[in-house]
Amino acid sequence: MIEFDHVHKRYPERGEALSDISFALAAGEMAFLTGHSGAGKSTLLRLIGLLERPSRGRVVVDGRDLGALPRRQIPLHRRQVGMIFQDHRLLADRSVFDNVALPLQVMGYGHREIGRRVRAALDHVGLLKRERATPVALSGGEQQRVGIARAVVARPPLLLADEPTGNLDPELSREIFELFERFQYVGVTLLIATHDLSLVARMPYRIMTLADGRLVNDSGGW
Ligand SMILES: Nc1ncnc2c1ncn2[C@@H]1O[C@H](COP(=O)(O)OP(=O)(O)OP(=O)(O)O)[C@@H](O)[C@H]1O
Repeated sequence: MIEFDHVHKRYPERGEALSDISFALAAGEMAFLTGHSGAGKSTLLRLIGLLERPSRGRVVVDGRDLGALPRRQIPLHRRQVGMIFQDHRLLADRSVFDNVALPLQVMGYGHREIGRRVRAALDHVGLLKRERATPVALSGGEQQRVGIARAVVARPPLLLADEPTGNLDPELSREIFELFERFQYVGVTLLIATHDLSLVARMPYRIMTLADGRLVNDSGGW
């Protein structure tokens, strides 16, 4: 599902944020990406979502060589990659329903189909009863689950999460990771950047570690 082939990312004002990264992630696999602050985790995820482009090397996602992707196909690529952020980036003045519906509205889905899919996504994350609430009325863990529902509502085959539990206590973090596991059971590929080493070390998944922009460790899971 994801292939990095000798990928470098250089920011003019900073130098190399990623150096010579090569790895492959199979379809249906779930893996964690760890490393110190500034190690390059977000940059790596942004390359997959085509929010950035590599300075050198090749990134292939679901058979698409992103460097060779025609500009008009970029929106289609982004739709196939669900992204989850630490700060969840919800619209504060819209209801939970509207926040989750947003990607489908952008894609031009009809009213009924949107209703059906949004409720299915909210049901998945256990928030069906809160569809009318605004994000401020929700706890941090619930807000993150709305962010996850929004990321999965268009059923992307690939989910990327950047510090999804950064603001949550261990119990809520565990719930979020269990939710990710359920998506993996139904065939979604997941790559999750996290500092939560104590939690992920207890789970049977591959852990890739970045240090100063290099992939220094890649354990294959249990
Ligand atoms: N748009 C940018 N312009 C210049 N430098 C950047 C940019 N984005 C990231 N960097 C730099 O690249 C390096 C890697 O940053 P990145 O955000 O990928 O690390 P990270 O591992 O996600 O860190 P954190 O855990 O703190 O989010 C850092 O030194 C950062 O300052």
